[in-house]
Amino acid sequence: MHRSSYPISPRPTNFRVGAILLSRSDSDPTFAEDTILSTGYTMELAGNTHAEQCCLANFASVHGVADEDVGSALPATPRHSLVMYVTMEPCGKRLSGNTPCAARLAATRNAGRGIQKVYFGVKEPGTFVGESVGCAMLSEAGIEWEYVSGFEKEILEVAFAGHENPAREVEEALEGIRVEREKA
Ligand SMILES: Nc1nc(=O)c(N)c(NC[C@H](O)[C@H](O)[C@H](O)COP(=O)(O)O)[nH]1
Ligand SMILES: [Zn+2]
Repeated sequence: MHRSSYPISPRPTNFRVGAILLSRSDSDPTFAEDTILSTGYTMELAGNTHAEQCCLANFASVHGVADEDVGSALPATPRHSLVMYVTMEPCGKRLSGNTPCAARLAATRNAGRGIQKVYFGVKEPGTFVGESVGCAMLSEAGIEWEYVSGFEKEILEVAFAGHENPAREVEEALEGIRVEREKA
């Protein structure tokens, strides 16, 4: 029951992001036993959709539940965790006013079930909403998060692809990351 997905060119009003949802054994240090549960990318599904939103919506539609009930369809396998990797920090606010992804991820948490950890490769640049609050929202929902460094340039080149001057925005964002690092 996959909803129609259609290739759409990148736009200047959001970022191009990718997400993947895994079930991970708690006793597998090499992550070799990871099971892919779903994937999603910005604008994959009709409407003004985000990568994490599509990843969850794809899982919901394959399991025949409404998007908002995806938490009930997620597996609760003993000694396994549900982990999402997203190229960019899940949004905590969206200029469109649509439900932010951090809120969607938080909504999967119920009685100890749901998504336990999110990894991402860049914090959200300040382009649209300034200081990002996605991580704070994840922490508040009891979802761990971790920044995986080293892929910033590749991630930002994809994220800014539909913008007016992607090269300049990538450079500015990388400079911002360098400044933050020096401050730390
Ligand atoms: N993590 C993440 N995944 C995405 O797929 C995506 N597009 C964004 N983008 C965050 C950015 O803050 C919003 O795209 C703007 O705030 C505009 O909001 P809309 O996207 O129009 O709701 N962030
Ligand atoms: Zn989002």
